[in-house]
Amino acid sequence: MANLHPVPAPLLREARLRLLSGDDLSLGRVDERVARSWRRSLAAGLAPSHNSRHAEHLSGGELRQALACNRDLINHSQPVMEYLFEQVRHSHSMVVLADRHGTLMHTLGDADFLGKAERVALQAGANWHEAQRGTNAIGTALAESCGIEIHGPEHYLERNDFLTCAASPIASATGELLGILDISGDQRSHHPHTLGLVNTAARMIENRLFTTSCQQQTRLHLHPQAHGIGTLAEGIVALSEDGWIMGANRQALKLLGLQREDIGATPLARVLDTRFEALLLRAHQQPQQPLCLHRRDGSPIHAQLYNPPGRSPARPLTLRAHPAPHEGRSAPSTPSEVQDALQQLDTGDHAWRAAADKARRVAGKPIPVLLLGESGVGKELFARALHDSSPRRHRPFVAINCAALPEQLIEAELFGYSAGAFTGARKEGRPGRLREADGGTLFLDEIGDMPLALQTRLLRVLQERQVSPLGGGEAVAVDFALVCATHQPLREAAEAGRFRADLYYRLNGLSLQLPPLRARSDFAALTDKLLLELSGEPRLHLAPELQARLAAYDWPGNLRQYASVLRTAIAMLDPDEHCIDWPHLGDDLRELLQRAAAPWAGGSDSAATTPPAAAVGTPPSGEQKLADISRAAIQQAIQQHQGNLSAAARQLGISRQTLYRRMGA
Ligand SMILES: Nc1ncnc2c1ncn2[C@@H]1O[C@H](COP(=O)(O)OP(=O)(O)OP(=O)(O)O)[C@@H](O)[C@H]1O
Repeated sequence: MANLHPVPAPLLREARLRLLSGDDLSLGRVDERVARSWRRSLAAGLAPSHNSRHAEHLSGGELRQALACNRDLINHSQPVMEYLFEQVRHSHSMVVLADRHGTLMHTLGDADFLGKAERVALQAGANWHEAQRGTNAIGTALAESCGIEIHGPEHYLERNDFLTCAASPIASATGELLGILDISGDQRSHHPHTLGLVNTAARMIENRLFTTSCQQQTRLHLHPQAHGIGTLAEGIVALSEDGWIMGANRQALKLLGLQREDIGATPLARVLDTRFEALLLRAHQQPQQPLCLHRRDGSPIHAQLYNPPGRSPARPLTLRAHPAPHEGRSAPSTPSEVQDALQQLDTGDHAWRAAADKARRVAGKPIPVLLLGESGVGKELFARALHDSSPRRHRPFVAINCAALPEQLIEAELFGYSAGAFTGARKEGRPGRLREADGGTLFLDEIGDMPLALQTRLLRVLQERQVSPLGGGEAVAVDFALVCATHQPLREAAEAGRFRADLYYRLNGLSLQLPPLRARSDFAALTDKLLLELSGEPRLHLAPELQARLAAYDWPGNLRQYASVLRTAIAMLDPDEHCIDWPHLGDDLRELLQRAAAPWAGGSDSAATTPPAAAVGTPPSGEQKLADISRAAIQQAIQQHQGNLSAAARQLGISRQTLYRRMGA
């Protein structure tokens, strides 16, 4: 019964009859799902007084065939059904399994009730689809795709009024409906917990089917609490080799905020704050322990990774732009393919991700993007990924560094020239890079360094959407997406008259600030990604103390500098070495790091565990005591997270920058 306050049986019977005579209004008090089902039953040509004599019932041969088709479902359901039957024995009830068409496959019941049930064809081979037998828990759970209880005269056919039935759908790992589990009984023995019991049993069957059907895939078992993993309440996802969610049970969908349609079209990194390669690596490093991850909203979730037998836990991966089409399911839709290039650069920093999320919204729209950020933060990589994420990705990406070209050449390089336009020009002229970018994306790096005269010409091109080559010649229409980048404060330059204000506003459809490396909160994940990309060796990692020092360094050259440091360190490793430590660094950087870390003398194990100023001697002032407690808590958190400062900061509820400041305090 779906209503909290059940409608009395006589009223239900009356409403059912009125529906037949075209009175829809009397359904007002009937549960919405039941009312919908009654209307469907009516539309199928059934009347409440119908005896369902003509309802489908499989012959012996047909039933054998149906049983063979549903072998996995039946095999996994049988033990659960037996357990369930133990719970309801002697309550004039039976446990029923139906396939996805509503045909009963298997029943277990009290002998005294089975006789009654047979009279209404609650037996293997009978079809209980709504179109055959009107509203009933099995048929209505199929139609509504949810667990439901149908009690007494909520059944559409009067002859089923003596029943009370609770049914729950069983779905596959990819979310397809496989069948229905049901408990049917005499309505006088109705129990309020029956639907809960059936729902729980259906989840047990789903999880058993999940682990069997996905045994060749990497699985991630999830729960908000570490101890919830392995229980019925856990979420399970199956992952492709490049980290796309190819299967998910109901709980996982709920925990990750996904819909059934997202299965096969969502990379794990879109819902969890980690890249797949980094996850494999961490799981390899602590195989027996659940990992603490974070969801997109920052809330923590515990996860245990299981690799299929025989697969190396963290083998190198060949990243594909999108997952292989999933069996029985169409290839992922274009939007997920399109988003992938930015996704692959996303290692979890919130500011970076916020910029990528905004950029995705303008990809493919005629809105120029202006990327701001210090040198080496990855502006060009971001621009390329944005292009690869847009509908223009099959057309050219043309990058021009305005600071690297001599002033006289930029003009020719950008706008092209006609034959004999100037001394040294090619005989046949040149179309210019703007025209090369036609249909694709033009990336103007260091736009702040563009000479004023050229700014005027560029502005004209952007306004008129056509290019006139140097030395005359016909103007040619161009169509490109424009992405510009600068490390200069361009607005100030425009205000000071060093940059044309009108061009600035034209370029600045959407400005995005990319964070410097020292402000990023994903240092550990970024390191894992860089190490994997630079070496192809998933076991490579940094010594925890070194990682903490590197994370605390302020990296004036940003990612370019850090990538170069790691590249050199990898080259210093012996063939069987996998841990990068102090000896693998250049002398200058080692000195810089040690000098920068000098105020934080917490490097040794004992210092890391002992509150430094629980000092002996003079009692500390209140302020001093607080500082000591704070420092001890920080050191303890860093140690707990094996040097991962981002994780330590998250645990303490402070930003990574605040953590650095406090470390130095
Ligand atoms: N997300 C990233 N993943 C891996 N490497 C990166 C990433 N971002 C940047 N890098 C590294 O940093 C280098 C510099 O990146 P990029 O040229 O995109 O930076 P930029 O901000 O455009 O620099 P500039 O302002 O000096 O032109 C890249 O060649 C690469 O080695």
